[in-house]
Amino acid sequence: MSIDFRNWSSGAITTLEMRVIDRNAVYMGIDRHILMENAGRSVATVVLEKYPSARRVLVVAGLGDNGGDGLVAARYLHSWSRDVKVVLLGRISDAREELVTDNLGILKGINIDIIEAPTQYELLASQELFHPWAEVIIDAIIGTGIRGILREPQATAIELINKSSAYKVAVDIPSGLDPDTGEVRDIAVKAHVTVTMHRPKTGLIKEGVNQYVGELMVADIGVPEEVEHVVGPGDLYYLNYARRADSKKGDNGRILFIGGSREFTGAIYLAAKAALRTGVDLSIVMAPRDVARDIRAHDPSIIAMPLDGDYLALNHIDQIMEQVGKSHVIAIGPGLGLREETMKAVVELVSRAVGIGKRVVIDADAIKAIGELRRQDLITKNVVVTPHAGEFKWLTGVDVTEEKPWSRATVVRDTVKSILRGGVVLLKGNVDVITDGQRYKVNFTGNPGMTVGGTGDVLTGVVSALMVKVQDPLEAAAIGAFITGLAGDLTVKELGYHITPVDVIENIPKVFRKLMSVDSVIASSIHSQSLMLIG
Ligand SMILES: NC(=O)C1=CN([C@@H]2O[C@H](COP(=O)(O)OP(=O)(O)OC[C@H]3O[C@@H](n4cnc5c(N)ncnc54)[C@H](O)[C@@H]3O)[C@@H](O)[C@H]2O)[C@H](O)CC1
Ligand SMILES: [K+]
Repeated sequence: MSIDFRNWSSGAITTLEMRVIDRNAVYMGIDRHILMENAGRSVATVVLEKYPSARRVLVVAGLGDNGGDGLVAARYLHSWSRDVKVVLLGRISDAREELVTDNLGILKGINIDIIEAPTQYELLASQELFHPWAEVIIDAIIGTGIRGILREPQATAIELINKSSAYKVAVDIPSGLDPDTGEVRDIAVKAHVTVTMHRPKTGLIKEGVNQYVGELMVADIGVPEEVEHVVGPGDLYYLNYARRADSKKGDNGRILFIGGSREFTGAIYLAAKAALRTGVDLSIVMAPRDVARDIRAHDPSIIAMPLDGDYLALNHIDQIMEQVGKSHVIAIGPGLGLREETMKAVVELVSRAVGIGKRVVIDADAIKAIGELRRQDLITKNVVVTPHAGEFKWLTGVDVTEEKPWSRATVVRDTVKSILRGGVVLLKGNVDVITDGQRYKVNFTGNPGMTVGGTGDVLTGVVSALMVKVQDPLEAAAIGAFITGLAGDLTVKELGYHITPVDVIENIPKVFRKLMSVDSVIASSIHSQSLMLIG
């Protein structure tokens, strides 16, 4: 196996997962020109390996990045003394993608024929290049960017490729095949070999696709495995922002926050407020009477419902369960205190909420209750727990002392795997680890200014809000850690180490606006902190 290609047995991913990895690679400082250069070179390497005696190579290139890969391959094969021609399915002036225009510019400067074929007729005028001229044809028409039914001249180009007796190499995906499902709605290139980038795509290993894919080779394009585990702007691709025009109050998120006690009134409020600022319709707090009264007096945007007495107790359960049934997500813990009866009530509430399929976020004193009463079994697939190191020890008995983020992440993953049943743990720290015992992600945003009390409650609110719209609880927790850390970074940038959790909450909308406006993520190494991203 040459260094460029990977032995792979499984690990196939969807194109969405690939887009997330792609964007986070840029976030970690890997420029997309590097990825395309490596992709194209890998394709050229396969041509030489599979057909070393070939002299005449035809590259059929679309105007997207798949075409860009083909243009890079053309350049390398030209440098390796092959006679290369490029049929471009469009005009050079139509190219929009920066990576494509850059590579077209290079080819225009060297001695390579580029035949512009924006229409079926201009394409047919060059059909003898497909046969009998070409000994090898590189299919760089369409890759993961296929949308809808095949248009011209791509459809005719695919037909000409399939009619040719040349050796066919598909770039990333045989054009015309659905990269996620393996479906061929119209026609697709029947390649001898497919060189796919970074990881196999799910559509390439489906039953019956072999006639199109041929031999599958996975090219290493320079994306280290850590990129799959870092939380970055790419993870926001899992967040569905869309709101239906006919939405009514509550449709876009109704979260129930259970917390507070005679001693602690602020924590549960901060969590509820942070959820509103993250973007839900209703944050409802159920708390002991005085806490509810204070929240109502302080902030009318939060609905605060009183519970008799000064602490959460078992006799509150039926009243709370009425609200649980109406809520998308239940968040429990901040400020509850550790009285015996409160802990029993926590366990009972979590058990019932999980029992009726609700998504639950467990934080702070509720974590201690779960640990103290040995009910880790409640942390199942719809549950996210957000401990700091001390609470993690309550929950698992393990003291995570490993400092280096990547080895710490695998220690935490393995600990969670051995103790919990599929729930998600977000272990807060200067570097957060998010894991379900199988997968893990590492979040680098945030800064020492966030040691101020209350930022953990903010995180609980942000994660709870994201649990409404992000389908995968692990990604909801990961994005929550990322956003909360970015909001903290922005706030420290504005105020220095003088921040309060309310300042962080008020900056959450700015972080979302910034992330949504950053078209091509500014490549910023993790170590130059995420402030670059805020810009
Ligand atoms: N990290 C990576 O995965 C990298 C992947 N690379 C390559 O980039 C492509 C994806 O590029 P993208 O620009 O998103 O789209 P495509 O080029 O695949 O397709 C768009 C191209 O195709 C035309 N098109 C789309 N649908 C149709 C249709 N139904 N009929 C006709 N034509 C269609 C569209 O007009 C565009 O011209 C990926 O596959 C990799 O090859 C990069 O190399 C970098 C890293
Ligand atoms: K292709």
